[in-house]
Amino acid sequence: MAEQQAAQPEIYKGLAGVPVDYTAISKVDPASNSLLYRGYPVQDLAGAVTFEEVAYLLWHGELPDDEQLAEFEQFERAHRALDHVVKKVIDELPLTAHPMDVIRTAASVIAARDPEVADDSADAELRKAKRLFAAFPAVVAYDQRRRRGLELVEPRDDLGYSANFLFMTFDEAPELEVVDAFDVSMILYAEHSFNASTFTARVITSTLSDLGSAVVGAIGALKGPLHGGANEAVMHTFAEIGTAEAVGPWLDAALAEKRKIMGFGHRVYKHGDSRVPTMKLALDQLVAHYDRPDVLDLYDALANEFIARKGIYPNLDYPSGPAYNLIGFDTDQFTPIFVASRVVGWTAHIMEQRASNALIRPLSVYDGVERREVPAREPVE
Ligand SMILES: CC(=O)SCCNC(=O)CCNC(=O)[C@H](O)C(C)(C)COP(=O)(O)OP(=O)(O)OC[C@H]1O[C@@H](n2cnc3c(N)ncnc32)[C@H](O)[C@@H]1OP(=O)(O)O
Ligand SMILES: O=C([O-])CC(=O)C(=O)O
Repeated sequence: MAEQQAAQPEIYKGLAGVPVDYTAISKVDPASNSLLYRGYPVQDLAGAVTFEEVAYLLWHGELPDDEQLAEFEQFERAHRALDHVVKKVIDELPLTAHPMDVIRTAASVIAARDPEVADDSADAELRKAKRLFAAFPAVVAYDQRRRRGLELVEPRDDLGYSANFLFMTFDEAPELEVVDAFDVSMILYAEHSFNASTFTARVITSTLSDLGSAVVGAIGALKGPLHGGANEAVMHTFAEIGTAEAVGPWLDAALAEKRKIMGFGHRVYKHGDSRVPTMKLALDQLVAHYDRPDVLDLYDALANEFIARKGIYPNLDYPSGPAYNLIGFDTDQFTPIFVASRVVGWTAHIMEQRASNALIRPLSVYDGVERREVPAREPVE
């Protein structure tokens, strides 16, 4: 009789809508479409402070004063060069390996070669986080260059983080407008509460594993097209559609095939991603700088048409994909750029998890075959 059967626990598929812990790092508020980093609205930080200052804020809880910033900048600039072993490992990886595989492997090597690898004190973990932060731009820049048959470019310590990132990639002093737009993208990508990759990092940390392992796992989670991989997928969509005029028929076919349109939709924001307006301004700046109004026409046509038909809004990956394309990055380097930024959020969460740890181990409800007997076998002669 139904009443006598034990009540089935409710399943929260994908943990949708389930709060699993507190965090003081960022507040995602879907009701007001807003995102706060340690209390500051992210759109107010973008353009007002540098990515380095935002990184410091996310790790330390406060913006740096002049002395703290100078000390951090000095540390970051001293750890920018590509380690020779990391370079050797990258050189051994086939070009068929996705750049996310390359940065995941590089992260593992960097972490294992960290001078404080055996020290898991909070201070050492923070320095490891800062060394990964400093090292990732060289990995992305070198990987893009080697795929184009170009030599490594050594970092310049007279440039800020974003200007140096672009310099190491393109071997020319970047223009201020481009640096500013890129810096804004790095600020916007840095942190977003318990997204899939950050949660992955927290799960790994919850077993008291090390920071390097948690970052490597997080990179794996970010790679998927439902998460960070969507910024690359947006460019593939743009290439498939071609021009603004082709959006209508393309969308008819895509929706008939029940395809997901990458760069749209979000688990938490259902009425638009808080970061999109700020990133769209940066994209506008790049479109004007490179004189590419066609990019904006296609961007607007697809966004307007998809919102009108499905009521699903763009997420941050939608404007950042074409922005990175205009700057000159190869499409498959877009998600590694996201890694270079999000390593800040991941490591802030790793340290927060450690400081107030509980092993993350949810329950499952078994729905396989009922208990049964192992079949008897004839004894083997
Ligand atoms: C930085 C970031 O990681 S932001 C996210 C980047 N990811 C993408 O852009 C990938 C495309 N988007 C998606 O796949 C989803 O919107 C996700 C994974 C981001 C969020 O997914 P969920 O919260 O699980 O929403 P869910 O997938 O249940 O969507 C609800 C409905 O909207 C539809 N939907 C959501 N996003 C899209 C989309 N981009 N294209 C087409 N349909 C969509 C779903 O098919 C579903 O329809 P149904 O109710 O008829 O089945
Ligand atoms: O929050 C999420 O689920 C995905 C996202 O936008 C991010 O990680 O920046």
